[in-house]
Amino acid sequence: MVTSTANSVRTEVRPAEQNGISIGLGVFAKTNIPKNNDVLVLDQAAIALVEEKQLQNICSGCYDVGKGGSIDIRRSGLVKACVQFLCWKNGKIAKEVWDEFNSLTFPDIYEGESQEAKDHALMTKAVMEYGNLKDLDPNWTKELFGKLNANSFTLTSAYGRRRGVYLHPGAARFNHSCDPNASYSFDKGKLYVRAIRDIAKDEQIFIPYIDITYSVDTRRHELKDRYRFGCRCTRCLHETDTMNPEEIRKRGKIEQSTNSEIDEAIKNGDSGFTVAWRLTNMIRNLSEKADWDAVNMQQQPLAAIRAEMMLSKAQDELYKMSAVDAAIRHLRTDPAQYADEGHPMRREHALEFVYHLLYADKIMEMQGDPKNFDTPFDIHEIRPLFYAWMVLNWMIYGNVQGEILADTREKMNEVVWPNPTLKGKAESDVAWVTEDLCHAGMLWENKAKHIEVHSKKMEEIVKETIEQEKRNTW
Ligand SMILES: C[S@@+](CC[C@H](N)C(=O)[O-])C[C@H]1O[C@@H](n2cnc3c(N)ncnc32)[C@H](O)[C@@H]1O
Repeated sequence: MVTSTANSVRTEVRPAEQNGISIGLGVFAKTNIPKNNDVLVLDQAAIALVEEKQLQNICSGCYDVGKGGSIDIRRSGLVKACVQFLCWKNGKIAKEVWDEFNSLTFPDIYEGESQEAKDHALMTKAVMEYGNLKDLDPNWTKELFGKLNANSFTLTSAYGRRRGVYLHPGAARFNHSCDPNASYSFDKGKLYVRAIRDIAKDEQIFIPYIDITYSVDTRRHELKDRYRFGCRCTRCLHETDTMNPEEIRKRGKIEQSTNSEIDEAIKNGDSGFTVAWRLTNMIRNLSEKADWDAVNMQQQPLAAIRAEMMLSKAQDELYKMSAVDAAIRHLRTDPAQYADEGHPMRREHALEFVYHLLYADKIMEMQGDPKNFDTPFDIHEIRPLFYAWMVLNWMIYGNVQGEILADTREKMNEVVWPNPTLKGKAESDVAWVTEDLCHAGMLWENKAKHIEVHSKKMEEIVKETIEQEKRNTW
C-alpha cells in the first residue's frame, strides 16, 4: 500500500475546515480505518535535509546511519551550499510529487519586508556569491524556504533531538490537531501514518506537528513560531475556554523557560555527567519554586528534562543510570501521557528502555569497569536483562507472562508496530534475550517469582529516584 501522494485507496485530499474555519486542504478517510491500521505509507520524499553536523552519521535519504547520500537535483548548488544536503530519492522525483510540491502554499510572512523574507534574500545572495550561481532566481529560493518552513516535518533522533527536516508534498496535506487521530513515524525513507483511533469514512485525519504533551500556551506558541498559524483544534479551543487564563500563562512560562534552560545546559559540550547534574539541579529548583502540581514526573517540563538526562547519561555510557530515567518514563510519564497501551510513542519509548537495559546488563557483566559503582540497580540487585525481557513481553503480549519462543513469534504477527524496523528489532531481541535467560536458569521455574521481585524493585527505584532528585541527593 505504498504510495507517493495522499490521494490513495484509503485517503483523499479535499478542502477542510476546523471548528467552523477553513484551513485550506486536508486529508480525509475514504473508508472506515480501524485503529492501528495504516492510513498511508508514503515514499518519494521530495526534500530531506539533515543538518551539517549530522552528515557524517546519518544519510538524509534514508535517515540511516553511516551510508552517505547522493546529490542530484536541479539547482543543486543552491541547496547544497545553503542547507548543506539534499537527496532526491534515486536521484529523481515522480512527476505527481513534483506537481504537488509546486502547489503547496506558504504564509504571507515570507513575502515582502518580513524578517524571514530579508533573511532569505541575504542567504540567496550569499549562495550566489559563494556557489558561483549567477542565474539563481531569488523568488525560487524564497518559495523553497517558505514551503519548507510551513510544510516540513522535523526529523529527530530517537531521543527527540533535531536532526533536520523532511518534506513530502503528500504528507504536507495532513492538518494538525493537539488531539490527533493518527500518528506518524519514519522508517528507511518511508513515512508511515497510522490510525491511533478508529477513523470513520469522511472523517478528517489529523496528525500532531509538535510534542502535544505540553500545555496549551506552549503548544500554541510553538505552532505560531514554527508553522505560523493559530491552532483551531478542539483541544486548544476547549482548554482556552475552560481553563483559568492566569494558570495557562504560568504553566506556559515555566515550560518555555525550562526548555531554554535545557538548551543552555546541553549546549557547551560538557560531559554527559555534568549535563545530567545540571538537569537534576533544574528539577530541584523547579520543585522548590513551582507552587503548582506540575512538579511530578508525568508532566512537562519534567518529561523533557527526563529525556535529556537519559541521553546525557547514555552519552557517558552510564547506562545503569540512564536506564533508571527510561524506567521513570516507561512507568510514570508515558502511561499518564498516552493512556492507550498500544500507543506508538509508548512502544518506541519502551524499545529505547530495552536498549538502555541491555547496555546496563553488559556493563554489569564487565568486571572492574569503573562505571560499575553503586547505582540503584546494584543496590537493589536488579538484573537488567531480565527486566528487558519483561518490557519486551509487555510490548508483545501486553503483559509479562510470555511463554515460549514459538508463541512469541506467533503473537508478534498480531501486534501492530509503528513501523517495520521497530517490529524487527523487538522480534530479534526477544528471541536472544529469552534464550540467554533460559541458559542462565532464570526462565522458567522461578519466572513468576523473578517477575514479582523485579517489578517491586523497579517500583522502589523509581520512587526513590524521584524523591532524591527533588531533594537533589543524587
Ligand atoms: C502542512 S499545511 C497542512 C495542509 C494545508 N491545510 C494545505 O491546504 O495545504 C499547514 C497549514 O495548514 C493549516 N492548519 C493545519 N492545522 C491547523 C490547525 N490545527 N488550525 C489552524 N490551521 C491549521 C495552517 O494554515 C498551516 O499553515
